[in-house]
Amino acid sequence: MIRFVDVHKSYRVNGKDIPALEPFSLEIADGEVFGIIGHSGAGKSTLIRLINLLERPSGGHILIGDTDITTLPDPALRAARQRIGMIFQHFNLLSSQTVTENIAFPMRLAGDKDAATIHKRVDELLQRVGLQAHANKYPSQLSGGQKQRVGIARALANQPSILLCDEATSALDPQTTASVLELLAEINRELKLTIVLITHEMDVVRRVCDRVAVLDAGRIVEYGSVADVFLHPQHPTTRRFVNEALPEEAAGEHVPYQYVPGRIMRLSFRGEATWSPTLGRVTRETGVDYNILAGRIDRIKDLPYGQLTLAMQGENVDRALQALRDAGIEVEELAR
Ligand SMILES: Nc1ncnc2c1ncn2[C@@H]1O[C@H](COP(=O)(O)OP(=O)(O)OP(=O)(O)O)[C@@H](O)[C@H]1O
Repeated sequence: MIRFVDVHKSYRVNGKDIPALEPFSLEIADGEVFGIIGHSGAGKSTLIRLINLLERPSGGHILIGDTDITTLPDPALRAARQRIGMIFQHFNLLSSQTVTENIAFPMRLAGDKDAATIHKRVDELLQRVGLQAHANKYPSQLSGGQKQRVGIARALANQPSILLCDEATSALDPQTTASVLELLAEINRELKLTIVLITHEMDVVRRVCDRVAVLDAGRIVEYGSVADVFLHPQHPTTRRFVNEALPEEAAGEHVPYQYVPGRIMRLSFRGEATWSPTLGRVTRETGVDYNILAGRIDRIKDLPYGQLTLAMQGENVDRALQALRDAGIEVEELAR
């Protein structure tokens, strides 16, 4: 578990302390993929860099397991850092070293001297990230996606228990982003390590994260399971992020609700409920008419979900809504 307890962070600029993170407490569970989303300057990089103390907090404590890393003496901190891998938006590879040398670098830094051990480990890592054929190339001979795979292999070299991802897919095209996110999900599943990633894209959060915190101007304004935050965003910043991740028609933002007859409802289906014909059954049984105004079916990580915006009319709308709730469908009234 990573625990932030009453942590805050200011930067000293021209003799003045400028707050970057207001006091916050947060727990990240072992083995989860935790997303931190926010606009530029919100404090994401500061927050993620507190976890390996690349930035020191101005106050509060950061615990990894039972160890308060803010009080560790230097040698112990160096050892703790080796258990935390990090990948970066611009990959930060050594351009004069081959893929193999880049991946071996942290092992040598940690004091591994046995060439056979290093060779074996590099081979395993190349296989894990799918770069066996590129072992002797230099970073300039690789695509962005391949460079990030080298970054991931290098971050895993010392068998960390935590992987920090600083905007790891922001420099990549959508297809490459998808494949790198799939690799991160696989690493999380198979190696059971905790992943903390920062991003400004809700779609990245939706695809791989279990939980998410939304940062706005140095404050955590919302956090929870990705399904809850994505399907029922509360804070205006979160709503903007969610809507940016959706095609306009799916968000239903374009519908002039005041001109549509009936009660405007948003239904959210999660998991199995996504595939069952409950809406048809309930409206038939209650004699309620409905008109679909917007809708989508997708996945939040491994969870299928659907969201429909409907105009519902008829005497028994309340009864129909209750029957939908009884069937496990979440119902919100947007306008009437
Ligand atoms: N080394 C520093 N010295 C002074 N101010 C800093 C420093 N690093 C960050 N800041 C300030 O702290 C605030 C948060 O910055 P941070 O880089 O954590 O945000 P971010 O959400 O990661 O932004 P981006 O997405 O643009 O990287 C900003 O106002 C930034 O200007």
